[in-house]
Amino acid sequence: MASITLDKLAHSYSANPKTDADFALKEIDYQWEDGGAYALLGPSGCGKTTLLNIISGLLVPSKGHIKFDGQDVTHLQPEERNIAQVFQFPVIYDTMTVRQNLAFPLINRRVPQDEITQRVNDMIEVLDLSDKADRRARGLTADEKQKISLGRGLVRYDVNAILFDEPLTVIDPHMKWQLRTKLKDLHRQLGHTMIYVTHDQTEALTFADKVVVMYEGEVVQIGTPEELFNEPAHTFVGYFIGSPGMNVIPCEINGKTANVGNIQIELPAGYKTTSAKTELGVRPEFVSLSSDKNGLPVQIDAVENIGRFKIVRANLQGHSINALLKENEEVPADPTLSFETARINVYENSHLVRAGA
Ligand SMILES: Nc1ncnc2c1ncn2[C@@H]1O[C@H](COP(=O)(O)OP(=O)(O)OP(=O)(O)O)[C@@H](O)[C@H]1O
Repeated sequence: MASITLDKLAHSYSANPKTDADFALKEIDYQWEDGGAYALLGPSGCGKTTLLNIISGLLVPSKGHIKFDGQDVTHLQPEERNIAQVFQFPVIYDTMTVRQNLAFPLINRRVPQDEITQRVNDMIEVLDLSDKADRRARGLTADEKQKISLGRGLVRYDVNAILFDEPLTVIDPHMKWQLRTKLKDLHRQLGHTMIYVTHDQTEALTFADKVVVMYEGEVVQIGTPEELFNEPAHTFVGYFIGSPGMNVIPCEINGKTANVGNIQIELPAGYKTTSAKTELGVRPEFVSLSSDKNGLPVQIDAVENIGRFKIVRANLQGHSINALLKENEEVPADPTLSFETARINVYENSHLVRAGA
C-alpha cells in the first residue's frame, strides 16, 4: 500500500496546449492517503480515465509528477508500479478454473505455495464462489467472471494500490449492491489504497471515504459523501450528487439577503460577492411547501411520486425549484415555498462562497 501524490499534475492530448480548454486534466495538486478508498466520479469525458491512466502508468502527464510513498514514478511503466487493476469487463483465463485464475497473479509473483492456497481459499469464500471453485471460468455467468476479475485484483496483498475502472458495469443490478458492499468490507479488512472510477453516484458514495468529483477536466471537489451533500464546493457537485440534485437559482446578493426577481430571501449570514454571476444552492430536502402566507408564492408545475417521496416541481418567479415531500405529505391548495435558511449555499461563478468572504 502507498500514499499517492498528485504533484501539480495536468494533461493535454494536444502537443501544444495553449489555453485551459486544451487540457483533458486541469492542474491537480493533492495527496491521497495510504489505505484510503477514493472514487473518481463525473460524467463521460470529464477526465476520469485520463487521471487513472496517469496513475497506472499508461499515460505520462504533460505536466507535474506522480509519486507513490514520495517516490517519483512518473516515468515508470505500469508493470514497474506494482498496482492491480480491475477493468469494466472480465480479464480472466477461460480455460482455467476459478481457483487457478485467482492463484495466477500470486504464482507470477513467486508467492510460496501454502500462502497461495490460503489466500485463494479466503478470496473464494469472500466472493461466495465456493461451489464453483474448481469449475472452468468458461461456463460461468458474466457476473461470476467479473467476481473472479475483482478477486484477481484483491488477492495480492503487496500492491501499492488497486485501481477499479467502472468494475460493476456488467454486473446484474440486483447483484450490484451486494458487490458494492463486499468491496467496502474488503477495503476495511485489507486496508489497500483503492481508486474506483465511476459515473454512478451511488457506487461512488457507498464505496469511497473520499469522493473526487470531476467536471470538464477539473477536480471540483474532494470530500466525504456528507461534505458533498452539505456543502457542494461547485454548483456542478450540487447538481450531480443527490436525486434530484441541488436547486441552483440565479440571484443578486446584498449582504444577508438574496434578491430573486422582486422577492427577497434571507441568507444564513452576510456574503460579499464581486462578480455578476451569483446563485443560491438549496437541496430539495430543505425546501418546504405550506399554506403559510409569509412563504414565497409559487405555482406547481408537476408532482412525481417516487415511492417514499414526492418530487414537487414549483415555479418561483420563472425559476423551476424541486421540493421533496414525504409520501403522506400533500401539496397545499395555495402553496407557498420556504427554504431552510441554514441550508442555503451561495455561489459566485459556480464556486461556493464562504460567509463574510
Ligand atoms: N487518446 C486521446 N486523444 C485525444 N483526446 C482524448 C484521448 N483520450 C481522451 N481524450 C479526451 O480527453 C477528455 C477526457 O476523456 P476521458 O476518457 O479521460 O474521460 P472520462 O471521464 O474517463 O470519460 P468516460 O467516462 O466516457 O470514459 C475527453 O474530452 C476525451 O475526448
